Amino acid sequence: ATIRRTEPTAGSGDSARRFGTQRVLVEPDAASGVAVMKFKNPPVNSLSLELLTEFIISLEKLENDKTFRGVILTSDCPRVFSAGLDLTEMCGKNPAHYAEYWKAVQELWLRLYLSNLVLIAAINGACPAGGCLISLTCDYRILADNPKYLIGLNETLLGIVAPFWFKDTLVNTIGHRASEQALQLGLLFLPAEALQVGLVDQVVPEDQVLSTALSVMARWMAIPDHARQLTKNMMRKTTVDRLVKQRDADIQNFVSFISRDSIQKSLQMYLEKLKQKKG
Ligand SMILES: CCCCCCCCCCC/C=C/C(=O)SCCNC(=O)CCNC(=O)[C@H](O)C(C)(C)COP(=O)(O)OP(=O)(O)OC[C@H]1O[C@@H](n2cnc3c(N)ncnc32)[C@H](O)[C@@H]1OP(=O)(O)O
Repeated sequence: ATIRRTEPTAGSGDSARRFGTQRVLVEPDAASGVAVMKFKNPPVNSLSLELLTEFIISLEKLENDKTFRGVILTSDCPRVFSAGLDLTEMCGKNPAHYAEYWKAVQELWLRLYLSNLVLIAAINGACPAGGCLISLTCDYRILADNPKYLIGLNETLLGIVAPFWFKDTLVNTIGHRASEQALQLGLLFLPAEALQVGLVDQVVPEDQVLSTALSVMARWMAIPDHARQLTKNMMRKTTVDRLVKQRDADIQNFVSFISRDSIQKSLQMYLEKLKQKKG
C-alpha cells in the first residue's frame, strides 16, 4: 500500500493536508497534534488483509511523526464502524493464507494496544467482533446513540471463539464476570447497555460523536505525554507480553482451529445467512 497525499481541505491550510491509503483516510491537524483516521473499506469496513496492512502503515506513519500525539479512529462507511475480521479471509483459503492473515490481526492489536498515542474510538456505526476489539484497544470509546449500532465480541454466535488476547482486552475493560457472560453468549450490546457495562465510556447523539472525541482528546493531551505513556504501558504490558511470548503458537492454534471442517462450515453458513438477510 502506498501513502498518498490528497489536496488540503478548503480553507484549512497545510495543517489539514490529508493523506492515507485506499482504505484508510488520515485527516491530520498539525496545529492540534490530532489526526482522524477513517476506515474506508465499503460496504462494512471488514478487516481484510489489505485494510489491516494499510491501517498498520498509517498508524506507524503517525507514531513516527512527533507532530501527532492523538488519533481518533472512526468510520467513513455509513452505519458501520467495522464488521470485524473479514470472514472471506478465514474461509475457503489455505493454511498459509490463514497464518499470514492472523499475523496481521495480531500485529494490529499489538500496535494499537501499546501505542504511545492517545487513541479514541469515535464509534459511528455497528461494532461487532474485530471492530469491537479495535475500539477496546483505544484509551476511550464514544458510541453514537443509535439502537442499530450494536457492539460486542459476538464470535460464539458464529460458532467460533475469541482468542485469549481478545478475552484479556475485554476483561481489562469490563471485568471478568461481565466478560465471561458476554463472551460465552456472544453478546452484542445496545448503546445504553454498553455504557452500563463499561464497554464504552460515553454515548452521545450521532452528530456529536466526533466533536465529543475531539474534546475528550484535548483532556487526555493535557497530561504530559511521558507520564501518560509510562502509565499506559504499566497497565497493558503484561497483557501484551502474554501474546508476544506465544505469537507463533497462537498463529498455529488459529490455523488449526479455523481449518477444521466444522469451523469452515459454520463460517460459510454464517456468510450465507448474511447474504440471505438482504434478499
Ligand atoms: C480454543 C480457542 C481457539 C481460538 C482460535 C481463534 C479462532 C478464530 C478467531 C476469530 C475472531 C473473529 C473475529 C471477527 O471479527 S469474525 C467477524 C464477525 N463479524 C460479524 O459477526 C458481523 C457480521 N456483519 C454484520 O452483522 C452486518 O454486516 C453489519 C451489522 C456489520 C452491517 O449490516 P448491513 O445490513 O449494513 O450490511 P450487510 O450485512 O448487508 O453486509 C454487507 C455486505 O458485507 C458482507 N459482510 C458483512 N460482514 C462481513 C464480514 N465480517 N466479513 C466479510 N463480509 C462481511 C455481507 O455478507 C454483505 O455482502 P454482500 O454485499 O456481498 O451481500
